Parts: sequence; C-alpha cells; structure tokens
Amino acid sequence: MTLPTGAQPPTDPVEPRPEAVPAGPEGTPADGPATDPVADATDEVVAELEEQLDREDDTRLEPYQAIVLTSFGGPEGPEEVMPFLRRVTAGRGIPDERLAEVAEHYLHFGGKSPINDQNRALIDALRAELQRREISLPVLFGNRNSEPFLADTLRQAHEEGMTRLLAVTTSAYSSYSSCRQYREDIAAAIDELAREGRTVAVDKIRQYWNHPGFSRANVRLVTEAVRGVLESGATPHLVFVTHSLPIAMDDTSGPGDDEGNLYSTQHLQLADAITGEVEATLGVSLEHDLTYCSRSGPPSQPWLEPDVNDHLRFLAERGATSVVLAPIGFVSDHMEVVFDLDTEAVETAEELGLQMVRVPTVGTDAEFVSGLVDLVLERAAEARGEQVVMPCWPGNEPRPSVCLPGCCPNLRVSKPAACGMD
Ligand SMILES: CC1=C(CCC(=O)O)c2cc3nc(cc4[nH]c(cc5[nH]c(cc1n2)c(C)c5CCC(=O)O)c(CCC(=O)O)c4C)C(CCC(=O)O)=C3C
Ligand SMILES: [Fe+2]
Repeated sequence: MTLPTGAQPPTDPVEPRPEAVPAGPEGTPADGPATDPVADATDEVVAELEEQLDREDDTRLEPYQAIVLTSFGGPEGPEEVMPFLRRVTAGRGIPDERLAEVAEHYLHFGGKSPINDQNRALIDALRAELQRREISLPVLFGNRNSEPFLADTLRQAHEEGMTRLLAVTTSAYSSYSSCRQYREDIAAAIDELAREGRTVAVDKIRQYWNHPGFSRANVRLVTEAVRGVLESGATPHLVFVTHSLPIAMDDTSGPGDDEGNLYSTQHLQLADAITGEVEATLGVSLEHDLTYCSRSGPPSQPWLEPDVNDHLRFLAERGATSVVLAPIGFVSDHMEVVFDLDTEAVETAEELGLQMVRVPTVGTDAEFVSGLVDLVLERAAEARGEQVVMPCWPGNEPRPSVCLPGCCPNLRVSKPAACGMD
C-alpha cells in the first residue's frame, strides 16, 4: 500500500472475520466451534501478505532502512569493567582514583551496568510502537563504549544491504558529552567502515529535551510523585538533578548558533516549566532547584554545581523535611541513577532525616516511546525535503536535527563529527 506523504496510517483493507460469538448472558454456550482451522490458515496467509506489502511499500520512513538506538554502553560483567572504563576515559585526564572509585560503583552491582538491558527494553518498546503504527523498520542497537559496538552494528546492517540509517540517541540535551561526542563516535564508526570499502550514511534525530514526548512525560511523572507526597501530608521541595559537566564544557554547549551554556539553560528551563505545570495541576506552590551529580575530573577543574548531596544538606539545614528528586537529565535508570542517586543521595537523605521520593526516569514510558517514533517520522520527512512541524515544549526552539557548524565543541581536540554541517 503506497501512501501519499502525510497520509493517515493505512487502514486494514481486509474485513475482520467476526469473532466467535461469546457465551450469552445466561451462560449458554457460544454458537459453532471456537476455532476454525481453515479460516485460521487463511488469516495467517493474509497477515503474512500484509506484512510483506508493508515492508515493501511503507514510505513513511524513507530514506531510512533502519533505526539505530545509539547509546553510551556499559559493562555486563566484572571482567568488562576496567576495559570499559579505559575506553570511556582514553585521553581525558580522569584521575586514577576516580576510575577506581567508579569501578567500585560497578562492582557494587556485580560488574553489570543496567544500561544495556534498559536499552534492549527500549528497543522492544520502539518495535511495538512501530508495529502499532503499521510501520515495519528494523531497530538496531549500537553502543559507543561497549558491545554491541556501533561500528559492528553498522557493518552488519551494510552486509544486509542497508546504506542509510537513522540514529536515535539516549541523550536529550545539548553539550559536547551529550551531543557532539555521539556525533564523533558515529563519524568514527562510519570511517571504520569506509576503510573496509563500505559506504554507510547515518543521520540523527534532534536533541529532544523539549520534545513533548520527553518533556511532558517528565511533567506527568513528577506530578504523580508530588501528588503522592502531598497525600501523605507533606509539601515537598522539588530537586531536579542532571549529570554535571565541566563549566568550560557548559560554556561551549551549543554556540554554533547561540551564546553557549545551552546544557544548563535547557535543564533550568525544563525544571521551571515542569514545576509550573505541577503547581497548576495540584494547586500548590513548590520551591524547586536544579542540582548536579556524577562529577568527575580533577578537583582543580570547576564543574556545574550544586552537587545534589550538598544541596540536600543545605535544604535540611533550612528546615526542609521532604524532597522529590527528579532526574530529568537521564532517560533511564542507568548507573548514575542507581548509584549516585538511589545509593548515595538516598544515604545522604537518610542521614539528614529527609523524606525523599525519587521520580522514575522516562525509560520505556509509552508517551516517551511514542515521542521518539514521532521524532523518527519527523526526521524522515525532513530528509525527504518536506516541510515539517517540530513540536516543542517548553518554548518554541527545536534543536536542529543537523547540528550547525561549531556546535558544542571540545576545546581540547577537534575530531570529525557526523550528523552536522561540520
Ligand atoms: C552529560 C553526560 C551524560 C548524559 C548524557 C548521556 O547519556 O550520554 C553522561 C552519561 C553517561 N556516562 C556514563 C558513564 C561514564 N561517564 C564518565 C565520564 C563523564 N561523563 C560526562 C558527562 C555525561 N555522561 C563527563 C563530562 C565525563 C567526564 C569525562 C569526559 O569528558 O568524558 C565516566 C568515566 C568515569 C567518571 O569520570 O565518572 C563513565 C564511566 C554512562 C554509563 C552509565 C552506566 O553504565 O549505566 C552514561 C549513560
Ligand atoms: Fe558520563
């Protein structure tokens, strides 16, 4: 079924066979046999043909032949911890003590990061959402720092005849770490394949901190957490939390077209907007702040502050008794969330006698997953040269899906980056 662009999803052209009549109200048995082997076999053939038609003629995701969920990666056993950490920190001046400390965090969980399982669950959810919309497109998995490595995934795709793919990254905001570094690693994987004589192109969806699928899902999750605390009789302080960055890196977040500091600004805007929505919905007034976790690097280097633990201490000193901790900087409960927040920050709160509720990350939330599929459709339409509507909340400034020259640079080294104008 060939679709004109922008058309509604295809409707089922085959009349559904009436279901077996259910038992009547008096418990009378249904008419006829519950299953009909001939009709069942026909259904199967029809379903198969339809699937084939979809595969061949669905144009909504053209020009892409697959989606690649592109993520950070993490170790899945104790023997993988150090090789993973060395890969992540190669040439970045992270002190040895910090590496040993982070290795401890992983070993505390048996050497297994939760991130890959969470991404496999996200892939399943994306596949289900694509299927619900009758779109058949493979969803592949490629990591930057652990198996399955992005280059291996792209090589496999190329062997299956694919040459143009769309990356969905597990990172919502703008900065070197959360955007350009993904683009550099995509470029390195493309280059590795090029040296084998394989040509593969990869585009990326826009950074989605202000796509409603992400931002509104966070509004709902924070609202429900605050509602629960209010019902218990307390008025919580709202503490938003994200990954810290060197201040120098925040300074260069997004200056291809902006003034910089886009990383911290995006988080502040979203934290303010979510708080406003929660207040309006629940009819309360809430104090809120943005805090940071997972600082690394040498102590001499300034990073974004306040640290979440320091801020909890500050709030307790000022008489706060209840906190809702909202990790809006993360898309799933990976190591930073289960260790830095659910272990360390929870310990801090306990020491201080603070009641603390941690808001879930978006994870495989249906609204988030559906938003990612909308972003994929949006990017495909854009790649076909169509005029696209780019939904946004808060504000009305979508990040460009093709990054502008000089966007989010690394001040130390400059490497080729994919999915951008430079
Ligand atoms: C902004 C940001 C995100 C969010 C966006 C995104 O999701 O991408 C993120 C995610 C993640 N970071 C992760 C792990 C690590 N990050 C490190 C180091 C660093 N991260 C940084 C920033 C970010 N990181 C920075 C500025 C550094 C300093 C060194 C450098 O400039 O690179 C180090 C080295 C040791 C240390 O210094 O802590 C590790 C092991 C994992 C995997 C978790 C798991 O296994 O579940 C994930 C999802
Ligand atoms: Fe990190």
